[in-house]
Amino acid sequence: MNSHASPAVRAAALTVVRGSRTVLDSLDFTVPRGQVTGLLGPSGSGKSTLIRALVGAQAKVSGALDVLGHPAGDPALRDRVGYVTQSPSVYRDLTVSQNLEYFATVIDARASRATRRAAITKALTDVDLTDHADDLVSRLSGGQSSRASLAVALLGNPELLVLDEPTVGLDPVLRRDLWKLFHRLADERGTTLLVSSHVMDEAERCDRLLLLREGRLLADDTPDALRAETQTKTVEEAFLHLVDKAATAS
Ligand SMILES: Nc1ncnc2c1ncn2[C@@H]1O[C@H](COP(=O)(O)OP(=O)(O)OP(=O)(O)O)[C@@H](O)[C@H]1O
Repeated sequence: MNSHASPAVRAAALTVVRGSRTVLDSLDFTVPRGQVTGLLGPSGSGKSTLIRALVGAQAKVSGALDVLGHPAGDPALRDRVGYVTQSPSVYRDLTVSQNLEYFATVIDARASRATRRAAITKALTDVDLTDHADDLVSRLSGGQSSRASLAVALLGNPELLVLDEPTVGLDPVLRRDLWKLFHRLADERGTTLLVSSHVMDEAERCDRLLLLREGRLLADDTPDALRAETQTKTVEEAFLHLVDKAATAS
């Protein structure tokens, strides 16, 4: 990781209005390159909205939001940012391999068949779905379908991978394996990952954290620094401490 590189994401006074509500309220933060940053917050705190803004899929965004040196949603980012939505985004009536074949063609129609096959084999290995390559997605478990979506996002070897609650509904072993994969991608390929979750124990697995509550940023720090600053033992306790502190201040 090059710690001197400009951040992968830079937000200044980022605000999003949905309906009549201000769902993200003047957020300032950066996401460093080559690390796993967790976007943590309770249900409804604005995580998906922030992710949608990052990938250019959210209306009524104001303030500045730069991604890999371009305004969020810029066409130049299309091949550089991988996005995995909360619900699996693969075709249920195709096999895992057929999905990957299809998306590999969409990503680069001019690539040779051998190049595409190599990318597909690597993505299947990354998410540990090689044994299910020929299964129809409709026959996969929830966790396997999520991993199939992740494999699609990995195909283009994105510089920034944005994952919206990728571990929801997974058993503890699969969750642990996915977090290992996230760190491997960051350490070995220098990929920047932004991973949202509402499960606070997952926060402990991140290099850095953005703690969100009711559209406001409560903290932007490492888990160690957060625990030290709040004199707590877990990030969950730190989060609660910060919630109480914010309530007292307002
Ligand atoms: N289409 C919409 N119109 C108006 N408000 C909306 C709309 N979609 C979401 N919201 C509101 O925006 C807020 C943030 O929603 P968001 O989906 O970003 O939260 P989240 O942290 O991702 O939640 P979860 O963990 O449950 O997915 C919520 O209060 C929600 O009610």
